[in-house]
Amino acid sequence: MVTLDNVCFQPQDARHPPRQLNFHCARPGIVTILGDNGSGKSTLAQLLAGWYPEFLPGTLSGDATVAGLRPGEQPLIEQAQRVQLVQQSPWLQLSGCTFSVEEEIAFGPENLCLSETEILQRTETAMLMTHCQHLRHRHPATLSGGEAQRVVMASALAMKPRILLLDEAFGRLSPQSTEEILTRLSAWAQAESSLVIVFECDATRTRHYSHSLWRLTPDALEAL
Ligand SMILES: Nc1ncnc2c1ncn2[C@@H]1O[C@H](COP(=O)(O)OP(=O)(O)OP(=O)(O)O)[C@@H](O)[C@H]1O
Repeated sequence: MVTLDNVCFQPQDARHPPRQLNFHCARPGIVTILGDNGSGKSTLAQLLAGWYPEFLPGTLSGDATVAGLRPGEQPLIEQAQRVQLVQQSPWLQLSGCTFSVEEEIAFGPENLCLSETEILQRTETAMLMTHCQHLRHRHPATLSGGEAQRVVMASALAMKPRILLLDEAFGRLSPQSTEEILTRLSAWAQAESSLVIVFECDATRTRHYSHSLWRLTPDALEAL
């Protein structure tokens, strides 16, 4: 599902000397990539999410494949069904054009022109997985940070991505909520043959759920 062979990405605002990344993952489930603050986790997550070069300018070399696509070869909008990224701040990701949580989660599937039944089913399943059912009639702007984080995760899941990237996406959730969601994500990834890549500073919360752990260092991406 994700292959990085000698991949070197230098963003326009590069803060580190170039490094080559090698990473292979074809197995469904959860993988955790660890890294200190400023180590480049978000940049790597955005690269895998297809932001390069439109929203992530820089230079890319080596051989990268993400859900069958090479970064930079297709517009971001066409990758939405394959790869979804949930970022640290949910406020950056709410659409700002819906009036309820339910509408917010259905927004992506509606843009895929799916049938109403399919949209409803995806919305319900995503709400169930992220424990958002009780929020369905709330206006997204009134949500707490943790509630907004769950809604953004639900919106990503409703797109049924092959690869779900979670960039420090549990920061606003309690340890118990984090465990509940990781348990459901793990089962979802197996059932859908999908890959969840979790980017975190430490492995405390995700180690138990991950089939492999990696660390982003100044020189490489190392398997732990
Ligand atoms: N491969 C790279 N080569 C050079 N500079 C990089 C690379 N990746 C990221 N950077 C730069 O390093 C800085 C930090 O990157 P980024 O925000 O991705 O780190 P992070 O690990 O997500 O940090 P935090 O945990 O604090 O959110 C940014 O200015 C980014 O442009």
